Amino acid sequence: MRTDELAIRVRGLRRTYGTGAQAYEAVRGVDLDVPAGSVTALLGTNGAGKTSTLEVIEGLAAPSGGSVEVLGLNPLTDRAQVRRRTGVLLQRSGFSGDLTVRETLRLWGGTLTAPRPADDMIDLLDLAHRANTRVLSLSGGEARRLDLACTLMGDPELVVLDEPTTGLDPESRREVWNLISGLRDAGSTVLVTTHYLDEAETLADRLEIMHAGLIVRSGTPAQIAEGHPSTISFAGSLRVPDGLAGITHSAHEHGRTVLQTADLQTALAGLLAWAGAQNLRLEGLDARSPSLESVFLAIADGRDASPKTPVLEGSTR
Ligand SMILES: Nc1ncnc2c1ncn2[C@@H]1O[C@H](COP(=O)(O)OP(=O)(O)OP(=O)(O)O)[C@@H](O)[C@H]1O
Repeated sequence: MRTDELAIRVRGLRRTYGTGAQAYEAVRGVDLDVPAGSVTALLGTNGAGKTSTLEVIEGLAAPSGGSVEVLGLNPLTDRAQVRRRTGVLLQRSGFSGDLTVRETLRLWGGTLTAPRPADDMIDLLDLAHRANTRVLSLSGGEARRLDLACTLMGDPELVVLDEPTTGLDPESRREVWNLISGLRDAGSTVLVTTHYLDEAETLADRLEIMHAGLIVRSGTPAQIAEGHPSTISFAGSLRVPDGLAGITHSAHEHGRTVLQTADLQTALAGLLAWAGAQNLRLEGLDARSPSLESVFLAIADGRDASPKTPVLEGSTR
């Protein structure tokens, strides 16, 4: 597959639960492109509709409206073909607690056309010391790594991961990140949902942010953060002169002074000169470029939640 192709193409997707007066539209017209060979992160506030969208992409549910193409196929009607080329990690797995890690992988491998050997997957996911342990005795992180081992066992060209690192400790999270980057480097396409913004920022080529059933932002992490203010903060409550060096907003939060600016370098230089002239020491000084977190919080609390024209660079939409 050429990298300028789309591995997933969603248009006008709708998904309604229930009927009549009880009907609830969880997905309200989603357009989503996942370029082949990319890592795309689908982010969203709680209940935004991420899982409802993924389930249609995974061929597990029919859309109420709109269309979904996965690897150029219909995930529902061409399910057998799509499944052969796709690895899916659901939010919750349903393996038997009685089987060991190795038995689970062998059993799962039996459902795949060309599985990698169970022991290769055990090594890849760092489960060798648990290979003969029953699934019910695994820690949450080990169980998640076993789920991932099953997802990747068929060497899929498209991988769909629903919250792969939820419940993992920081070290295991980093290992999963490395694994996901490795998949992209090997030419696979990854669509991942996550609640960790740092994860999305680090891993993803493209972000799609959902809110209330719609995609409200699309683009690279830098494109999405662009135009949002940078932040400078330090310990204590100081009154910084109004308008100093392009500082547009000043507040005191949790024992710190928090300043915002559109031009971080100028504001920081001006602030340091001002503090130096008065012999003030700014303890715990911290300066940050616009972050995904500030964009996300603005969407989540409704300050900036309306859909913006998506950034379509590199897209064939
Ligand atoms: N089977 C169902 N019946 C009725 N409503 C449902 C059903 N499944 C999900 N919903 C509702 O649809 C909305 C979207 O849910 P969904 O699980 O897709 O969101 P999400 O973005 O994955 O959320 P989270 O991040 O919390 O997992 C929520 O309001 C949820 O309560």
